[in-house]
Amino acid sequence: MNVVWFKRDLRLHDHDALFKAISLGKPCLLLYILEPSLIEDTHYDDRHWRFVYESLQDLNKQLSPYGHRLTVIKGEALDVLQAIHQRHEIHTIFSHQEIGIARTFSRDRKIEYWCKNNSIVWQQSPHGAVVRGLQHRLYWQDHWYNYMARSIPPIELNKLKSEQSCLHDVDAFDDIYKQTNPHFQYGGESSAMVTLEDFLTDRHLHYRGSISSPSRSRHYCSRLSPYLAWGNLSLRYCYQQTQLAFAQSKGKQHLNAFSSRLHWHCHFIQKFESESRMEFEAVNRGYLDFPYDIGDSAHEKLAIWQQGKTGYPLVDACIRCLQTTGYLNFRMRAMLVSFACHYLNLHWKSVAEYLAKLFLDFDPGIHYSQIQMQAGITGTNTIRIYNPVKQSQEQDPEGEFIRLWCPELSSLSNDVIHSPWLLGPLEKQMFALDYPEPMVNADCIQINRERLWSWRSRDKVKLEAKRILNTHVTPNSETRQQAKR
Ligand SMILES: Cc1cc2nc3c(=O)[nH]c(=O)nc-3n(C[C@H](O)[C@H](O)[C@H](O)COP(=O)(O)OP(=O)(O)OC[C@H]3O[C@@H](n4cnc5c(N)ncnc54)[C@H](O)[C@@H]3O)c2cc1C
Repeated sequence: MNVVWFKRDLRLHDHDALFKAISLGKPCLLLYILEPSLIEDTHYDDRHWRFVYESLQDLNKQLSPYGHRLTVIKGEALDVLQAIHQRHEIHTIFSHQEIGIARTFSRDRKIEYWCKNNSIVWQQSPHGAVVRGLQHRLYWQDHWYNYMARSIPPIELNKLKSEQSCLHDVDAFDDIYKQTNPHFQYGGESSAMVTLEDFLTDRHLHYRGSISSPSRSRHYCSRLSPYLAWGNLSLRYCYQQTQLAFAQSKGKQHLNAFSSRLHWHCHFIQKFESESRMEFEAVNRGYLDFPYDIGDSAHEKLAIWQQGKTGYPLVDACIRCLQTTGYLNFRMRAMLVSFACHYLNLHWKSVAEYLAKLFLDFDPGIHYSQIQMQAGITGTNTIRIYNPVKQSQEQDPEGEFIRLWCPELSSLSNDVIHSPWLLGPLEKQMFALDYPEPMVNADCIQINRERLWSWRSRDKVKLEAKRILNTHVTPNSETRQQAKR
């Protein structure tokens, strides 16, 4: 029989692997493998597996009227596939390419090898418009638009001949993943569709003015990221629906801004696909020996940042909000990274792993590319050192977000809520303020700032910056024309 192996593509629409399997008309096992090594991986948290559980429940709900059901098995992928092969003799495995962390990449290499040795065909469909192993961007832009414009083949579940495996593990998911947490977005294709529709009909009208606000973004940004990250929604479907909504919308400028972000989605994942070592080291090799703080003092600083006790209200509110809800808008994510890497001089990798655990939408491709960009170590992007007080005054002027997540500051006036250290000792007593002093002083910040800027003019950094631009940036139209000739 054939197998459709669901990974980060937990949907039924625009599913090339499923489409190909149905087209063959052969008996087919719909499989999800819950891998212990991924559950234990430093990037993941219970929140992710709960989202996956909800997504699988939703798939089963959609499949059941047709008499189909997913087979969910807990085990390492190769072991599970081997066991299925022993009992059912697999002919072809259909799946999507995974643009993932090193752990999933090496697992896929092993499976590829095993398939070859056992004469099993493994057909991997591309991950949207991302091109495997691409080493330059000459034609990528055109490819992106062509791919996004292509019509989506319908999935005809009535033609699917599904099979069950006797290995079906009923209780693959522990109970903790089965308990809904109302603070988090609910997983599944059905929720994704509702969120998309809701955004395109109404919420997008306030999009541009809300992107940078930690409070307003929660309602007026699309909130599609976890659905795109776990594949409840294909980017192509999302893009095409946006194009359709465009004609009717009274907020075309908002949909334009949204569309360009859909483009960035693939751009960043493509970057990671082309240079996945950025999970472990700076994409610009000129920063490989950047002197980040190490040892006990770095551990202590990291722990304070993780606990949301830095003494900077907006930074602390952001971390606490992420811990409870798994979501934060772009600007606040960038500020958290900047604070940790620029103010505290912590290594970007430790920051990346902790945030991956917290982001419900953790997507390795976007995450690692963004972390390095915000940490200022690409040598190609403008260095942005966010001032948390300025951000707080601009993006949360009334202190609404801070009051919600740092209740110990809720009685402070708008003037001082962004910088409570300005209160005199008497006022602190009056408010019974139980909040730490800022964990880093201005001199330290200045030293870190100067070091980061001076590093950028190093020869190695500049040389690497050129290489990065040649690999990851779409050349101008003249260069593209020349290449076509
Ligand atoms: C340090 C850092 C780490 C990040 N890690 C992730 C991650 O792991 N997963 C993730 O999906 N996003 C990540 N982002 C990008 C961005 O913050 C989120 O995609 C966005 O906040 C999600 O909210 P939304 O769906 O409402 O976005 P919207 O503004 O509504 O955008 C729609 C979609 O476009 C894509 N998108 C938006 N902004 C970006 C961007 N700057 N880069 C790439 N794609 C973008 C996302 O898929 C998003 O869902 C990161 C940003 C930073 C600064």
